[in-house]
Amino acid sequence: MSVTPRQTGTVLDEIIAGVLTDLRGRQELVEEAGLREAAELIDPPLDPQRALRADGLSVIAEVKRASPSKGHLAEIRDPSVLAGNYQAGGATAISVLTEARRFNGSLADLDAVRAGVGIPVLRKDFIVTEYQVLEARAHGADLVLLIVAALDDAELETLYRLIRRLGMTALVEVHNAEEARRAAHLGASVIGVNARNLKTLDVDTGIFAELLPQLPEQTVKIAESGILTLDDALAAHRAGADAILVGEALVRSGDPAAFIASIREATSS
Ligand SMILES: O=P(O)(O)OC[C@@H](O)[C@@H](O)c1c[nH]c2ccccc12
Repeated sequence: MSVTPRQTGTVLDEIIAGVLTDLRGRQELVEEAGLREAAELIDPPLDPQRALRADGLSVIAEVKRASPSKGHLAEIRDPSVLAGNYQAGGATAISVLTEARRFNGSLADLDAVRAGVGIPVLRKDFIVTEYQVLEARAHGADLVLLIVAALDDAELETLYRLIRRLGMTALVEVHNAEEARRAAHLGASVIGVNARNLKTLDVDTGIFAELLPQLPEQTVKIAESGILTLDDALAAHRAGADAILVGEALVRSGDPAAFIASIREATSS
C-alpha cells in the first residue's frame, strides 16, 4: 500500500516523516515474511473490550519517556517493571509508545512490557503502513492505535481490516467532529478522543464531552491526554468515558499504582 505523500508543516507531518525513515531502516533488517512467521508463533491477542467496559473507569496506563510537547518525562530504564506496577495498581491495559525520535520509545519496550504483564498491551505509534501493524502483532500487541488525522479513508480502512484480521483491536483516535464521523463510519468498536491536537499540541480536555454525542452508543469510549489528577479522571468519568489513557501523570508519579488504584476506587460501585 503506498503511503499518501504528506505536505510538511504540522508536528504530525514531521513525526510521520521521521517514522517512515526509521521504518525503512527496520524493513531492511526484517522482511514482512519474518514478521508474519513471528506473528504465528506468539500468543494470540487478548480482547480488551469487556474489561474496558467493566464497572468504574478503566485506566490504560502508558509507558512514555518523552513527548513533543513536554520533552523528557522519565528515564524508565525497565519498562516491564513500570508496566508491572501499573498492572498491580489495577490498570486494564498498558499503552507502549514505540516511536523513537520524539517519544524515545522502541519495539524493545513493547517486548519488555509484553513479557512483564498479562493484561492487554497497546502499540502506541504513528501507524501508516501494514508493515507496522504486522510488527505490532509480531511483538505481542493486542491493540494498535490508528490516528484518523494521519490517514485518509482508504488507508484507515485497510489498516483497520488488517488489525482485525490479525485478531487485534484497533484504538481509533479522533480529535474533532469530522474525525469522529469518520471513525463511526469505519465501524470502530473502540474510539479514543485525544484532548491533545497532534498538529498543534494544544490540549483541550473539554473535547471528549463535546464529541461524545457523535460516538455510537455501543462504542468503547476512551478519553486520552491531559489527565493529570484524580479530579481530571473523575471529570472524564462523569462525561461518559469508559476508560482514560494516562501517560505523563503516571510516568512522573512516585507511586503510579496508588494513583491508578485511587481512580478505580473512586469510580467503582
Ligand atoms: O501524557 P498524557 O497527557 O497523559 O497523554 C497520554 C496519551 O494520551 C498521549 O501520549 C497520546 C494520545 N494519543 C497519542 C498519539 C501519539 C502519541 C501520543 C499520544
